Amino acid sequence: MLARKRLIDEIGASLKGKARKDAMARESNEPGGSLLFQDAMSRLLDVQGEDSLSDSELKDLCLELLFAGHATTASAATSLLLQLHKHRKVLSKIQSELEDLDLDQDVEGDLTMASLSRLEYIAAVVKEVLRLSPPVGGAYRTVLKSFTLKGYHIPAGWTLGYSIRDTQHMSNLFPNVDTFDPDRWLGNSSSREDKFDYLPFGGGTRSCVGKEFAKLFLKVFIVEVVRSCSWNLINNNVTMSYLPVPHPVDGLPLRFSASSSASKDHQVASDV
Ligand code: HEM
Repeated sequence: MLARKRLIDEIGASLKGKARKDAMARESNEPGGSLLFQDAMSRLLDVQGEDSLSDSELKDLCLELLFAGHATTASAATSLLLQLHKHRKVLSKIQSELEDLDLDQDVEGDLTMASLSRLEYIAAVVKEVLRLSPPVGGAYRTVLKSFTLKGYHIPAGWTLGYSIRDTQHMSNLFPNVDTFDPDRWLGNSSSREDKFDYLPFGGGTRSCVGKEFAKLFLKVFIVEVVRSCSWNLINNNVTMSYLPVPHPVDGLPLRFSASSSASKDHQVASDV
């Protein structure tokens, strides 16, 4: 609770600064002074009329977006780097797909919705990472109407948890369930997604609103990182922690080498 309060205070201070900056930008006549590119915070601050948000609603929404949008995609991106480091064959297949589609060089403007939609193998890699290391382990629902499931009576008013991680790790729809195998998603895989055996983004009307954006982001992340550099782990013994999202305990320090021979190595740690 203390951490939440600190975050809420930080967000409150950022919102104040942001509101001041946005107001100045609006008044400014200088080029670039207009709000052509708005981030999520500016958008929320901009809501007018009867839908406008109170201070505490604004803070809560920012906090939700921070966890729902940032921690999840950062966790998936970290798991991707780890899996691609471990599975060099998968990495080679990604490189081949990029070469086949002329996307292996960093050419400005070549990543469009059309070119990204042709990356079937990379889409399968994203699906498999979200199956094996789902950023959100599970979610909750309130029971609106009593029901009986396999002999157990579940009364209205109860809170039920469903486990995304256990479901995806136990389903008999996935042979060799613990193996990282993107190929399992090639061909006709939609039938498996229709069932509730694969649900990294939850299910029903309250499933993830950022789902399509997250999948797109992870595809672009793979393309950009694979075509511009290679990477190695600095610590080989990776211990995972699963709360609040899966992340390596040591932050996964990596050494990146740019594909161009002229560039130097860069050492970074992921910030999940
Ligand atoms: C790999 C990335 C992501 C994963 C795995 C993920 C997963 C999930 C899951 C499992 C839920 C709960 C669904 C349920 O209750 O059944 C959820 C909800 C939500 N997600 Fe995501 N998410 C991701 C990225 C994002 C992004 C990028 C955004 C925003 C830009 C976002 C915004 C939200 C919001 C606002 C909710 C609450 C929806 C509601 O309660 O109606 N998520 N997400």
